[in-house]
Amino acid sequence: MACVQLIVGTVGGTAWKTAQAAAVILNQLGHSARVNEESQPKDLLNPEEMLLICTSTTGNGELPPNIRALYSVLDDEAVQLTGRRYGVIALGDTGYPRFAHAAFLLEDALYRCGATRVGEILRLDAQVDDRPHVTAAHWVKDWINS
Ligand SMILES: Cc1cc2nc3c(=O)[nH]c(=O)nc-3n(C[C@H](O)[C@H](O)[C@H](O)COP(=O)(O)O)c2cc1C
Repeated sequence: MACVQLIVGTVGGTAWKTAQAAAVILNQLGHSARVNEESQPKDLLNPEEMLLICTSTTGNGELPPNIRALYSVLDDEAVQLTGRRYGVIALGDTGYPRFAHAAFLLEDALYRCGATRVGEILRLDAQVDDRPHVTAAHWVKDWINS
């Protein structure tokens, strides 16, 4: 059974609700999942824990403020994450020029730190999906077995 930390980047709470729904399913399946919406660099230290990034994009392709501290250490490649497995849930809106760009930035930084992505990125477009928490709850069942 897996240990999963869902790291949330959110402004209005949609990504948080989405992460909560995914965590409920993971825990129902017997895994150990926790949602972290106040992530700090030290939260990356447990090598046994899979990371599931669940972030929206704000501004003009920017990271939500609550995930910027974590991104900063990843972007600086100040942490070694070789062999660490992670997934990405990317919330955005194709009505904006930089769709889900915050998730792209995090994915790129995780890759540069040596982490390995598991499964495909789940992209949730607010233009077409008004229940991203439901979509994510279905998706995570396959993701955890990837
Ligand atoms: C002020 C503002 C700026 C946004 N900028 C972007 C953007 O640049 N790219 C994008 O894909 N979505 C953008 N979005 C859409 C949000 O990412 C999307 O609505 C998301 O579901 C919000 O999740 P949250 O409530 O967790 O923050 C923006 C939304 C707002 C309100």
